[in-house]
Amino acid sequence: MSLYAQQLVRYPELGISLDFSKLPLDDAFLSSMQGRIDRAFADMKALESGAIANPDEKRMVGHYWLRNSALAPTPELKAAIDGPLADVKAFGRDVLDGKITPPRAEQYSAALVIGIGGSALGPELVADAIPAAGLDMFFLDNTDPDGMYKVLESLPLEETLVVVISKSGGTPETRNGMLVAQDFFKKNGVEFAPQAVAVTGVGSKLDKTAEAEGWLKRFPMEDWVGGRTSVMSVVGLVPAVLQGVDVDELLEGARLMDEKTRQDCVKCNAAMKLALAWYKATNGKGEKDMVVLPYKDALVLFSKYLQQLIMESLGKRLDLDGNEVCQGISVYGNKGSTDQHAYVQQLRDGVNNFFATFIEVRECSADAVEVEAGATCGDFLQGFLRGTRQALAESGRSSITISIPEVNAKTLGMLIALFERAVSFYASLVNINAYHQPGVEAGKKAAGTFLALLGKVRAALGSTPETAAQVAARLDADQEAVYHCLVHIASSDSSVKWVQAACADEDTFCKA
Ligand SMILES: O=P(O)(O)OC[C@H]1O[C@](O)(CO)[C@@H](O)[C@@H]1O
Repeated sequence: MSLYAQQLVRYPELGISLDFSKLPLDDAFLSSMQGRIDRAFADMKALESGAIANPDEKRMVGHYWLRNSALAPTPELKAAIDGPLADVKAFGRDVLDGKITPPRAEQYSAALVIGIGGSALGPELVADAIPAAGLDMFFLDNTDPDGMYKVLESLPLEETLVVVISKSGGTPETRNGMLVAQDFFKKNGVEFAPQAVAVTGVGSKLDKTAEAEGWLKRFPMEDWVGGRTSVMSVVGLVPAVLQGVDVDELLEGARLMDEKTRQDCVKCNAAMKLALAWYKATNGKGEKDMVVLPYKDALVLFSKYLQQLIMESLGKRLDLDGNEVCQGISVYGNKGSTDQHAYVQQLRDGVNNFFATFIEVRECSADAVEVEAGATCGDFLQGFLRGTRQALAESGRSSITISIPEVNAKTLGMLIALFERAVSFYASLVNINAYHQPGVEAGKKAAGTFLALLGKVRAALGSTPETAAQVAARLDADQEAVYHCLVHIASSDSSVKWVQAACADEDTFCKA
Protein backbone atom coordinates (compact mmCIF):
# COMPACT_ATOMS: atom_id res chain seq x y z
CA MET A 1 0.00 0.00 0.00
CA SER A 2 1.28 3.48 -0.82
CA LEU A 3 2.23 5.73 2.10
CA TYR A 4 -0.53 8.09 0.93
CA ALA A 5 -3.24 5.41 1.11
CA GLN A 6 -1.85 4.09 4.38
CA GLN A 7 -1.82 7.51 6.04
CA LEU A 8 -5.19 8.67 4.70
CA VAL A 9 -8.25 9.01 6.92
CA ARG A 10 -11.35 9.60 4.88
CA TYR A 11 -15.06 9.71 5.37
CA PRO A 12 -16.55 9.28 1.86
CA GLU A 13 -20.11 9.94 3.11
CA LEU A 14 -18.93 13.33 4.37
CA GLY A 15 -16.56 14.01 1.49
CA ILE A 16 -13.72 14.96 3.84
CA SER A 17 -10.28 13.38 4.03
CA LEU A 18 -7.04 13.96 5.93
CA ASP A 19 -3.71 13.01 4.41
CA PHE A 20 -0.95 12.45 6.98
CA SER A 21 1.60 11.06 4.52
CA LYS A 22 3.84 14.11 4.94
CA LEU A 23 3.68 13.78 8.73
CA PRO A 24 3.25 10.03 9.03
CA LEU A 25 2.07 8.46 12.26
CA ASP A 26 3.85 5.11 12.28
CA ASP A 27 2.92 2.17 14.47
CA ALA A 28 5.88 2.66 16.82
CA PHE A 29 4.78 6.22 17.53
CA LEU A 30 1.16 5.18 18.02
CA SER A 31 2.18 2.41 20.43
CA SER A 32 4.30 4.83 22.42
CA MET A 33 1.26 7.08 22.75
CA GLN A 34 -1.23 4.37 23.71
CA GLY A 35 -1.54 5.34 27.37
CA ARG A 36 -2.18 8.99 26.52
CA ILE A 37 -4.59 8.01 23.74
CA ASP A 38 -6.66 5.85 26.12
CA ARG A 39 -6.82 8.68 28.59
CA ALA A 40 -7.82 11.20 25.90
CA PHE A 41 -10.70 8.97 24.77
CA ALA A 42 -11.80 8.50 28.38
CA ASP A 43 -11.59 12.25 29.05
CA MET A 44 -13.69 13.00 25.98
CA LYS A 45 -16.33 10.50 27.06
CA ALA A 46 -16.46 12.06 30.50
CA LEU A 47 -16.63 15.57 29.05
CA GLU A 48 -19.48 14.66 26.71
CA SER A 49 -21.31 13.04 29.61
CA GLY A 50 -21.26 16.26 31.60
CA ALA A 51 -18.16 15.94 33.79
CA ILE A 52 -16.60 19.12 35.17
CA ALA A 53 -14.08 19.21 32.32
CA ASN A 54 -13.07 22.76 33.18
CA PRO A 55 -11.94 22.23 36.78
CA ASP A 56 -10.62 25.75 37.42
CA GLU A 57 -13.95 27.35 36.62
CA LYS A 58 -15.88 24.32 37.91
CA ARG A 59 -17.85 24.12 34.70
CA MET A 60 -19.09 21.49 32.32
CA VAL A 61 -17.97 21.81 28.71
CA GLY A 62 -20.99 21.39 26.50
CA HIS A 63 -20.27 22.63 23.00
CA TYR A 64 -20.58 19.12 21.56
CA TRP A 65 -24.18 18.94 22.79
CA LEU A 66 -25.11 22.01 20.77
CA ARG A 67 -25.26 19.98 17.55
CA ASN A 68 -26.89 16.96 19.11
CA SER A 69 -28.95 18.01 22.08
CA ALA A 70 -29.86 14.37 22.77
CA LEU A 71 -26.35 14.07 24.22
CA ALA A 72 -26.99 16.70 26.87
CA PRO A 73 -26.78 15.00 30.26
CA THR A 74 -30.06 16.35 31.67
CA PRO A 75 -33.47 17.28 30.23
CA GLU A 76 -32.93 20.86 31.47
CA LEU A 77 -29.69 21.15 29.50
CA LYS A 78 -31.37 19.69 26.44
CA ALA A 79 -34.14 22.25 26.74
CA ALA A 80 -31.54 25.01 27.10
CA ILE A 81 -30.27 24.01 23.63
CA ASP A 82 -33.51 23.20 21.80
CA GLY A 83 -35.46 26.23 23.07
CA PRO A 84 -32.98 28.94 22.03
CA LEU A 85 -32.27 27.15 18.72
CA ALA A 86 -35.95 27.24 17.77
CA ASP A 87 -36.18 30.81 18.99
CA VAL A 88 -33.14 31.89 16.95
CA LYS A 89 -34.48 30.26 13.80
CA ALA A 90 -37.91 31.85 14.23
CA PHE A 91 -36.34 35.23 14.90
CA GLY A 92 -34.12 34.97 11.79
CA ARG A 93 -37.11 33.95 9.64
CA ASP A 94 -39.22 36.80 10.97
CA VAL A 95 -36.51 39.38 10.31
CA LEU A 96 -35.81 38.10 6.80
CA ASP A 97 -39.52 37.75 5.96
CA GLY A 98 -40.17 41.29 7.13
CA LYS A 99 -42.38 40.26 10.07
CA ILE A 100 -39.99 41.95 12.45
CA THR A 101 -39.31 45.37 11.01
CA PRO A 102 -37.32 48.42 12.04
CA PRO A 103 -39.37 51.39 13.31
CA ARG A 104 -38.47 53.69 10.44
CA ALA A 105 -37.89 51.44 7.45
CA GLU A 106 -39.78 48.70 5.68
CA GLN A 107 -37.29 45.94 6.37
CA TYR A 108 -33.88 45.24 7.83
CA SER A 109 -31.15 45.00 5.21
CA ALA A 110 -28.03 44.93 7.40
CA ALA A 111 -26.79 43.54 10.70
CA LEU A 112 -24.05 45.08 12.81
CA VAL A 113 -22.46 42.50 15.10
CA ILE A 114 -20.51 43.88 18.07
CA GLY A 115 -18.28 41.42 19.91
CA ILE A 116 -14.68 40.31 20.28
CA GLY A 117 -12.68 37.06 20.41
CA GLY A 118 -14.98 34.07 20.51
CA SER A 119 -17.93 36.44 20.34
CA ALA A 120 -16.85 37.73 16.93
CA LEU A 121 -14.44 35.33 15.21
CA GLY A 122 -17.01 32.57 14.60
CA PRO A 123 -19.68 34.92 13.21
CA GLU A 124 -17.03 36.65 11.06
CA LEU A 125 -15.77 33.33 9.72
CA VAL A 126 -19.29 32.17 8.83
CA ALA A 127 -20.16 35.53 7.26
CA ASP A 128 -17.05 35.49 5.13
CA ALA A 129 -17.08 31.83 4.15
CA ILE A 130 -20.73 31.18 3.36
CA PRO A 131 -22.51 33.25 0.74
CA ALA A 132 -26.15 33.77 1.75
CA ALA A 133 -29.02 35.96 0.70
CA GLY A 134 -30.00 37.53 4.03
CA LEU A 135 -28.79 40.71 5.69
CA ASP A 136 -25.47 42.34 4.82
CA MET A 137 -23.11 41.68 7.72
CA PHE A 138 -20.89 44.24 9.44
CA PHE A 139 -18.68 43.83 12.52
CA LEU A 140 -17.18 45.92 15.30
CA ASP A 141 -14.58 43.69 16.92
CA ASN A 142 -12.24 46.15 18.59
CA THR A 143 -12.12 49.36 20.60
CA ASP A 144 -10.32 51.30 17.85
CA PRO A 145 -12.52 54.37 17.27
CA ASP A 146 -11.28 54.83 13.69
CA GLY A 147 -12.19 51.25 12.85
CA MET A 148 -15.59 51.69 14.46
CA TYR A 149 -16.51 54.86 12.58
CA LYS A 150 -15.36 53.38 9.29
CA VAL A 151 -17.97 50.67 9.75
CA LEU A 152 -20.69 52.84 11.33
CA GLU A 153 -20.51 55.40 8.55
CA SER A 154 -21.09 52.73 5.94
CA LEU A 155 -24.33 51.44 7.52
CA PRO A 156 -27.89 52.01 6.35
CA LEU A 157 -28.73 52.93 9.98
CA GLU A 158 -32.52 52.82 9.79
CA GLU A 159 -32.34 49.32 8.31
CA THR A 160 -29.60 47.98 10.58
CA LEU A 161 -30.20 45.42 13.28
CA VAL A 162 -27.49 45.58 15.95
CA VAL A 163 -26.44 42.35 17.66
CA VAL A 164 -24.26 42.85 20.73
CA ILE A 165 -22.57 39.59 21.75
CA SER A 166 -20.70 39.02 25.00
CA LYS A 167 -20.87 35.88 27.09
CA SER A 168 -19.68 37.69 30.20
CA GLY A 169 -21.50 40.87 29.26
CA GLY A 170 -18.63 42.90 30.67
CA THR A 171 -15.91 42.87 28.02
CA PRO A 172 -14.70 46.49 27.65
CA GLU A 173 -14.10 46.44 23.89
CA THR A 174 -17.63 45.20 23.27
CA ARG A 175 -19.15 47.61 25.79
CA ASN A 176 -17.25 50.45 24.08
CA GLY A 177 -18.46 49.37 20.66
CA MET A 178 -22.01 49.29 21.94
CA LEU A 179 -21.73 52.76 23.50
CA VAL A 180 -20.19 54.25 20.36
CA ALA A 181 -22.87 52.64 18.19
CA GLN A 182 -25.61 53.92 20.52
CA ASP A 183 -24.16 57.41 20.36
CA PHE A 184 -23.87 57.20 16.56
CA PHE A 185 -27.50 56.12 16.25
CA LYS A 186 -28.58 58.96 18.53
CA LYS A 187 -26.58 61.60 16.67
CA ASN A 188 -28.18 60.42 13.46
CA GLY A 189 -31.69 60.56 14.95
CA VAL A 190 -32.26 56.79 14.96
CA GLU A 191 -33.46 55.02 18.11
CA PHE A 192 -31.07 52.23 19.14
CA ALA A 193 -33.06 50.03 21.54
CA PRO A 194 -35.81 48.87 19.13
CA GLN A 195 -33.13 47.78 16.66
CA ALA A 196 -30.83 46.10 19.20
CA VAL A 197 -30.41 42.47 20.23
CA ALA A 198 -28.25 41.13 23.07
CA VAL A 199 -26.62 37.70 23.15
CA THR A 200 -25.24 37.23 26.64
CA GLY A 201 -25.33 35.37 29.94
CA VAL A 202 -28.52 35.83 31.93
CA GLY A 203 -28.12 38.61 34.49
CA SER A 204 -24.87 39.96 32.99
CA LYS A 205 -24.27 43.71 32.74
CA LEU A 206 -25.19 43.61 29.07
CA ASP A 207 -28.32 41.61 29.82
CA LYS A 208 -29.38 44.16 32.43
CA THR A 209 -28.71 47.08 30.07
CA ALA A 210 -30.71 45.45 27.30
CA GLU A 211 -33.58 44.74 29.67
CA ALA A 212 -33.58 48.21 31.22
CA GLU A 213 -33.44 49.95 27.85
CA GLY A 214 -36.10 47.72 26.27
CA TRP A 215 -34.01 46.23 23.47
CA LEU A 216 -35.80 44.28 20.76
CA LYS A 217 -34.62 40.85 21.94
CA ARG A 218 -32.28 39.01 24.31
CA PHE A 219 -30.82 35.55 23.69
CA PRO A 220 -29.40 33.72 26.73
CA MET A 221 -25.94 32.21 26.65
CA GLU A 222 -25.01 29.26 28.85
CA ASP A 223 -21.91 29.14 31.04
CA TRP A 224 -21.00 25.66 29.79
CA VAL A 225 -20.22 27.02 26.33
CA GLY A 226 -16.80 28.67 26.08
CA GLY A 227 -16.33 31.76 23.89
CA ARG A 228 -13.96 30.09 21.43
CA THR A 229 -16.30 27.13 20.99
CA SER A 230 -19.50 29.15 20.82
CA VAL A 231 -20.05 29.45 17.09
CA MET A 232 -22.76 26.77 17.22
CA SER A 233 -24.49 28.39 20.17
CA VAL A 234 -26.64 31.52 20.03
CA VAL A 235 -23.37 33.45 19.59
CA GLY A 236 -22.83 32.11 16.09
CA LEU A 237 -26.38 31.14 15.23
CA VAL A 238 -28.04 34.55 15.69
CA PRO A 239 -25.74 36.30 13.18
CA ALA A 240 -25.87 33.25 10.89
CA VAL A 241 -29.67 33.17 10.64
CA LEU A 242 -29.74 36.90 9.99
CA GLN A 243 -27.25 36.40 7.22
CA GLY A 244 -29.53 33.71 5.79
CA VAL A 245 -27.22 30.76 6.44
CA ASP A 246 -28.85 27.36 6.83
CA VAL A 247 -27.83 26.76 10.44
CA ASP A 248 -29.22 23.23 10.40
CA GLU A 249 -26.56 22.37 7.82
CA LEU A 250 -23.81 23.93 9.93
CA LEU A 251 -24.97 21.94 12.96
CA GLU A 252 -25.40 18.78 10.90
CA GLY A 253 -21.86 19.01 9.54
CA ALA A 254 -20.51 19.33 13.06
CA ARG A 255 -22.74 16.54 14.36
CA LEU A 256 -21.55 14.16 11.64
CA MET A 257 -17.90 14.97 12.35
CA ASP A 258 -18.49 14.52 16.08
CA GLU A 259 -20.00 11.11 15.38
CA LYS A 260 -17.08 9.98 13.20
CA THR A 261 -14.52 11.17 15.72
CA ARG A 262 -16.24 9.63 18.71
CA GLN A 263 -14.96 6.17 17.72
CA ASP A 264 -12.17 4.72 19.82
CA CYS A 265 -10.30 3.37 16.77
CA VAL A 266 -7.28 5.66 16.42
CA LYS A 267 -6.65 5.01 12.76
CA CYS A 268 -10.18 5.91 11.73
CA ASN A 269 -10.55 8.87 14.06
CA ALA A 270 -9.55 12.00 12.14
CA ALA A 271 -9.58 14.29 15.19
CA MET A 272 -7.45 11.95 17.29
CA LYS A 273 -5.02 11.53 14.40
CA LEU A 274 -4.85 15.29 13.98
CA ALA A 275 -4.08 15.72 17.68
CA LEU A 276 -1.46 12.98 17.48
CA ALA A 277 0.11 14.64 14.44
CA TRP A 278 0.32 17.91 16.40
CA TYR A 279 1.95 15.98 19.22
CA LYS A 280 4.44 14.32 16.90
CA ALA A 281 5.28 17.53 15.03
CA THR A 282 5.75 19.60 18.18
CA ASN A 283 7.21 16.89 20.41
CA GLY A 284 4.17 17.38 22.64
CA LYS A 285 5.63 20.68 23.76
CA GLY A 286 4.65 23.18 21.07
CA GLU A 287 8.17 23.15 19.65
CA LYS A 288 6.85 23.88 16.17
CA ASP A 289 4.23 26.33 14.93
CA MET A 290 1.15 25.40 12.96
CA VAL A 291 0.88 27.21 9.64
CA VAL A 292 -2.65 27.00 8.28
CA LEU A 293 -2.87 27.31 4.51
CA PRO A 294 -6.39 27.11 3.11
CA TYR A 295 -6.32 27.16 -0.68
CA LYS A 296 -9.62 28.99 -0.97
CA ASP A 297 -10.37 32.66 -0.44
CA ALA A 298 -13.60 31.82 1.39
CA LEU A 299 -11.54 30.23 4.18
CA VAL A 300 -9.15 33.12 4.69
CA LEU A 301 -10.51 33.78 8.20
CA PHE A 302 -10.20 30.13 9.19
CA SER A 303 -6.56 30.59 10.22
CA LYS A 304 -7.56 33.50 12.45
CA TYR A 305 -10.42 31.47 13.88
CA LEU A 306 -8.10 28.53 14.61
CA GLN A 307 -5.57 30.86 16.17
CA GLN A 308 -7.97 31.62 19.02
CA LEU A 309 -9.42 28.12 19.24
CA ILE A 310 -6.01 26.50 19.49
CA MET A 311 -3.84 29.12 21.22
CA GLU A 312 -6.36 30.21 23.86
CA SER A 313 -7.18 26.56 24.56
CA LEU A 314 -3.69 25.06 24.58
CA GLY A 315 -1.49 27.96 25.65
CA LYS A 316 -1.29 27.15 29.38
CA ARG A 317 1.36 27.65 32.04
CA LEU A 318 0.27 24.85 34.34
CA ASP A 319 -0.82 21.32 33.63
CA LEU A 320 -3.73 19.66 35.40
CA ASP A 321 -1.42 18.51 38.20
CA GLY A 322 -0.13 22.03 38.81
CA ASN A 323 3.28 21.54 37.17
CA GLU A 324 4.69 24.45 35.17
CA VAL A 325 4.65 23.26 31.54
CA CYS A 326 4.10 26.43 29.42
CA GLN A 327 2.22 24.51 26.74
CA GLY A 328 0.70 25.66 23.48
CA ILE A 329 0.99 25.58 19.71
CA SER A 330 1.44 28.85 17.82
CA VAL A 331 -0.89 29.18 14.86
CA TYR A 332 -0.71 31.54 11.92
CA GLY A 333 -1.70 31.57 8.30
CA ASN A 334 -3.53 33.33 5.58
CA LYS A 335 -4.40 31.59 2.32
CA GLY A 336 -2.73 29.85 -0.55
CA SER A 337 -1.48 30.62 -3.07
CA THR A 338 -1.22 34.21 -1.83
CA ASP A 339 1.17 33.07 0.90
CA GLN A 340 3.46 31.67 -1.77
CA HIS A 341 4.39 35.28 -2.47
CA ALA A 342 4.77 36.26 1.18
CA TYR A 343 6.33 33.81 3.62
CA VAL A 344 6.60 30.46 1.85
CA GLN A 345 10.23 31.36 1.02
CA GLN A 346 11.08 31.06 4.71
CA LEU A 347 8.95 27.96 5.15
CA ARG A 348 10.88 26.21 2.40
CA ASP A 349 14.39 27.45 3.04
CA GLY A 350 14.49 29.13 6.43
CA VAL A 351 14.15 28.00 10.01
CA ASN A 352 12.35 24.66 10.22
CA ASN A 353 10.11 25.59 13.15
CA PHE A 354 6.64 24.77 11.82
CA PHE A 355 4.39 22.20 10.29
CA ALA A 356 1.86 23.17 7.66
CA THR A 357 -1.83 22.33 7.46
CA PHE A 358 -3.04 22.61 3.89
CA ILE A 359 -6.76 22.84 3.31
CA GLU A 360 -7.83 21.78 -0.13
CA VAL A 361 -11.27 22.55 -1.55
CA ARG A 362 -11.77 20.15 -4.41
CA GLU A 363 -14.56 21.85 -6.32
CA CYS A 364 -13.62 24.95 -8.24
CA SER A 365 -16.38 27.15 -9.58
CA ALA A 366 -15.89 29.96 -12.12
CA ASP A 367 -13.47 27.58 -13.70
CA ALA A 368 -14.34 28.11 -17.33
CA VAL A 369 -11.66 30.49 -18.51
CA GLU A 370 -8.56 28.83 -19.88
CA VAL A 371 -5.77 31.09 -18.69
CA GLU A 372 -3.19 28.97 -20.46
CA ALA A 373 -3.66 26.24 -23.01
CA GLY A 374 -5.68 23.57 -21.21
CA ALA A 375 -5.36 25.13 -17.75
CA THR A 376 -7.81 27.14 -15.65
CA CYS A 377 -7.37 29.30 -12.52
CA GLY A 378 -8.60 26.33 -10.49
CA ASP A 379 -5.94 24.11 -12.05
CA PHE A 380 -3.35 26.67 -11.04
CA LEU A 381 -4.67 26.79 -7.47
CA GLN A 382 -4.42 23.02 -7.24
CA GLY A 383 -1.00 23.08 -8.88
CA PHE A 384 0.32 25.58 -6.35
CA LEU A 385 -1.08 23.58 -3.43
CA ARG A 386 0.48 20.36 -4.63
CA GLY A 387 3.69 22.12 -5.63
CA THR A 388 4.16 23.94 -2.32
CA ARG A 389 3.39 20.81 -0.34
CA GLN A 390 5.89 18.82 -2.39
CA ALA A 391 8.56 21.52 -2.18
CA LEU A 392 8.15 21.70 1.60
CA ALA A 393 8.37 17.91 1.92
CA GLU A 394 11.53 17.84 -0.17
CA SER A 395 13.21 20.19 2.26
CA GLY A 396 12.14 18.15 5.27
CA ARG A 397 9.10 20.22 6.27
CA SER A 398 6.08 18.28 7.55
CA SER A 399 2.51 18.89 6.54
CA ILE A 400 -1.02 17.60 6.82
CA THR A 401 -3.54 18.05 4.02
CA ILE A 402 -7.25 18.27 4.74
CA SER A 403 -9.57 18.03 1.73
CA ILE A 404 -13.21 19.03 1.55
CA PRO A 405 -15.47 18.97 -1.50
CA GLU A 406 -16.58 22.61 -1.28
CA VAL A 407 -17.06 25.40 1.25
CA ASN A 408 -20.63 25.43 2.51
CA ALA A 409 -22.39 25.48 5.87
CA LYS A 410 -22.11 21.72 6.28
CA THR A 411 -18.41 21.40 5.44
CA LEU A 412 -17.58 24.43 7.57
CA GLY A 413 -19.43 22.74 10.45
CA MET A 414 -17.32 19.63 9.86
CA LEU A 415 -14.05 21.54 9.82
CA ILE A 416 -14.87 23.46 12.99
CA ALA A 417 -15.89 20.27 14.80
CA LEU A 418 -12.77 18.46 13.58
CA PHE A 419 -10.49 21.09 15.10
CA GLU A 420 -12.57 21.48 18.28
CA ARG A 421 -12.27 17.78 18.90
CA ALA A 422 -8.56 17.70 18.02
CA VAL A 423 -8.06 20.48 20.60
CA SER A 424 -9.94 18.46 23.23
CA PHE A 425 -7.87 15.37 22.47
CA TYR A 426 -4.57 17.24 22.37
CA ALA A 427 -5.31 18.89 25.72
CA SER A 428 -5.72 15.42 27.22
CA LEU A 429 -2.59 14.11 25.50
CA VAL A 430 -0.56 16.85 27.20
CA ASN A 431 -2.66 16.95 30.40
CA ILE A 432 -3.88 20.55 30.39
CA ASN A 433 -7.22 22.32 30.87
CA ALA A 434 -8.24 23.58 27.41
CA TYR A 435 -11.29 25.42 28.64
CA HIS A 436 -10.09 28.29 30.77
CA GLN A 437 -7.98 31.34 29.89
CA PRO A 438 -6.34 32.65 33.06
CA GLY A 439 -3.53 34.34 31.11
CA VAL A 440 -5.90 36.78 29.41
CA GLU A 441 -6.85 38.24 32.79
CA ALA A 442 -3.34 39.58 33.47
CA GLY A 443 -3.46 41.85 30.41
CA LYS A 444 -6.99 42.97 31.25
CA LYS A 445 -5.96 43.90 34.81
CA ALA A 446 -2.87 45.77 33.63
CA ALA A 447 -5.00 47.69 31.11
CA GLY A 448 -7.30 48.70 33.98
CA THR A 449 -4.32 49.96 35.97
CA PHE A 450 -3.06 51.94 32.98
CA LEU A 451 -6.49 53.50 32.38
CA ALA A 452 -6.71 54.57 36.03
CA LEU A 453 -3.25 56.17 35.78
CA LEU A 454 -4.20 57.85 32.50
CA GLY A 455 -7.03 59.64 34.27
CA LYS A 456 -4.68 60.83 37.02
CA VAL A 457 -2.03 62.02 34.54
CA ARG A 458 -4.66 63.88 32.50
CA ALA A 459 -5.87 65.65 35.64
CA ALA A 460 -2.32 66.41 36.82
CA LEU A 461 -1.10 67.95 33.57
CA GLY A 462 -0.51 71.72 33.95
CA SER A 463 0.71 74.62 31.83
CA THR A 464 4.33 74.29 32.98
CA PRO A 465 6.35 71.91 30.79
CA GLU A 466 7.28 68.80 32.75
CA THR A 467 9.09 65.56 32.03
CA ALA A 468 7.48 62.18 32.67
CA ALA A 469 9.79 61.74 35.66
CA GLN A 470 8.49 64.96 37.22
CA VAL A 471 4.84 64.04 36.69
CA ALA A 472 5.52 60.51 37.94
CA ALA A 473 7.18 61.85 41.09
CA ARG A 474 4.16 64.04 41.81
CA LEU A 475 1.80 61.10 41.33
CA ASP A 476 4.07 58.54 42.96
CA ALA A 477 3.75 56.43 39.81
CA ASP A 478 5.96 54.48 37.42
CA GLN A 479 7.89 56.82 35.09
CA GLU A 480 7.58 54.69 31.96
CA ALA A 481 3.84 54.24 32.39
CA VAL A 482 3.43 57.98 32.96
CA TYR A 483 5.49 58.69 29.82
CA HIS A 484 3.16 56.54 27.71
CA CYS A 485 0.13 58.23 29.27
CA LEU A 486 1.57 61.64 28.37
CA VAL A 487 2.35 60.62 24.79
CA HIS A 488 -1.15 59.22 24.40
CA ILE A 489 -2.76 62.36 25.82
CA ALA A 490 -0.64 64.68 23.66
CA SER A 491 -1.38 62.59 20.55
CA SER A 492 -5.13 62.75 20.97
CA ASP A 493 -5.51 66.27 22.41
CA SER A 494 -4.20 69.16 20.33
CA SER A 495 -4.20 71.47 23.37
CA VAL A 496 -1.41 69.40 24.94
CA LYS A 497 2.13 70.17 23.78
CA TRP A 498 4.81 67.48 23.54
CA VAL A 499 8.37 68.64 22.96
CA GLN A 500 10.64 65.79 21.92
CA ALA A 501 14.22 66.06 23.21
CA ALA A 502 17.29 64.07 22.14
CA CYS A 503 16.51 61.60 24.92
CA ALA A 504 12.90 60.52 25.64
CA ASP A 505 13.53 61.05 29.36
CA GLU A 506 13.93 64.78 28.66
CA ASP A 507 10.70 65.14 26.60
CA THR A 508 8.35 67.72 28.13
CA PHE A 509 4.58 67.94 28.17
CA CYS A 510 2.21 70.74 29.11
CA LYS A 511 -1.17 72.23 28.32
CA ALA A 512 -0.79 74.89 25.65
O1 LIG B 1 -17.88 36.95 25.12
P1 LIG B 1 -17.09 37.80 26.03
O2 LIG B 1 -17.35 37.51 27.47
O3 LIG B 1 -17.26 39.25 25.71
O4 LIG B 1 -15.57 37.44 25.81
C1 LIG B 1 -14.91 37.65 24.60
C2 LIG B 1 -13.60 36.91 24.56
O5 LIG B 1 -12.77 37.32 25.62
C3 LIG B 1 -12.09 36.21 26.18
O6 LIG B 1 -12.67 35.90 27.39
C4 LIG B 1 -10.64 36.48 26.37
O7 LIG B 1 -10.45 37.72 26.91
C5 LIG B 1 -12.32 35.11 25.17
O8 LIG B 1 -12.15 33.87 25.73
C6 LIG B 1 -13.68 35.42 24.71
O9 LIG B 1 -14.00 34.77 23.54
